[in-house]
Amino acid sequence: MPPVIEAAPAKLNLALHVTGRRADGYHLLDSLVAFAGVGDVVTLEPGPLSLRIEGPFAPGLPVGDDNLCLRAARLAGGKASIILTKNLPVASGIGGGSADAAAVLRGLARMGHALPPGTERLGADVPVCLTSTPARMQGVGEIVTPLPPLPTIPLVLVNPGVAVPTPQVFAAMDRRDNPALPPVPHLASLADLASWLAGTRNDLEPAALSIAPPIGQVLDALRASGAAFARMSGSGATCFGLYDSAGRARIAATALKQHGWWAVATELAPLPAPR
Ligand SMILES: C[C@](O)(CO)[C@H](O)COP(=O)(O)OP(=O)(O)OC[C@H]1O[C@@H](n2ccc(N)nc2=O)[C@H](O)[C@@H]1O
Ligand SMILES: Nc1ncnc2c1ncn2[C@@H]1O[C@H](COP(=O)(O)OP(=O)(O)OP(=O)(O)O)[C@@H](O)[C@H]1O
Repeated sequence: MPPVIEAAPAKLNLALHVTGRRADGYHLLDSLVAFAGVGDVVTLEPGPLSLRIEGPFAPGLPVGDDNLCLRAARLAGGKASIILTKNLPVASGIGGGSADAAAVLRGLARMGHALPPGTERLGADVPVCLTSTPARMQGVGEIVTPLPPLPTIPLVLVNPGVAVPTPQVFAAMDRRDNPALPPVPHLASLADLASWLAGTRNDLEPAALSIAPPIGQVLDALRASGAAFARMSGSGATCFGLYDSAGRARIAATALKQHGWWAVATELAPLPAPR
């Protein structure tokens, strides 16, 4: 059997409202989630459970038992040797760990292992990453409502290289009972999306900014580079900008890298790659 290769696309919270808090301390979310044309890659082969990590962000990500690739494989009862190509910065608000776990589960499903229940226990974003298509995400991530396809829009992702631990960002929030997302209309163009997003928020952005001020510089630089819309994703520190042309996005990414930041030009909601 040839190796099973699964893409683990970066997750973007285009809008992220925090609407309450459960008794166990977890926060209730209401988020428009979409996926990008960049991500990690997971390669699986039948064999004893093992993990090797390569790629630009491999240094700094331990291969230990608590790596989400191994936790996902154990949850599915799958035996596989796994190679993770880590292209996304770690702990950066674009769901790398959840995307990897979901890719392992998809890969194991292709090798005959049933999808296990309770995947949200691996990480709040695992359920939405399983399909990696646009969705509204509610609850603490376990309620996923698929949305019609979004237009393919030029996108730049930027991370200033500061780690912002998710629990710290939730803890730094002022208000935890914010209004839900407005209804999501049919979004057929960049103009539609930018104007709908203008009426929404990332409720974690002010808290993350207070912990990591460079996020503010990234947002300013994205707007100055011609982004039609810019915002932080998840609990940060990665921010995204939406552009009206692929050329403008590429030029912006090149300029943003001059700050010493990780910056990549890609697409929002890319057309699926042929398998
Ligand atoms: C903020 C988001 O990126 C939005 O997509 C995700 O909800 C975070 O997902 P994640 O990184 O997979 O987070 P988890 O590993 O599940 O949780 C990390 C920590 O963040 C806090 N946390 C997380 C999710 C949530 N809905 N409420 C929380 O308060 C909790 O302290 C939790 O222990
Ligand atoms: N395969 C993995 N990739 C990335 N992080 C992992 C992985 N396995 C375990 N982790 C741990 O999970 C933590 C969160 O990493 P991740 O990249 O998923 O965060 P994130 O991008 O902030 O996610 P989110 O957008 O869901 O908040 C890291 O601190 C890391 O040590």
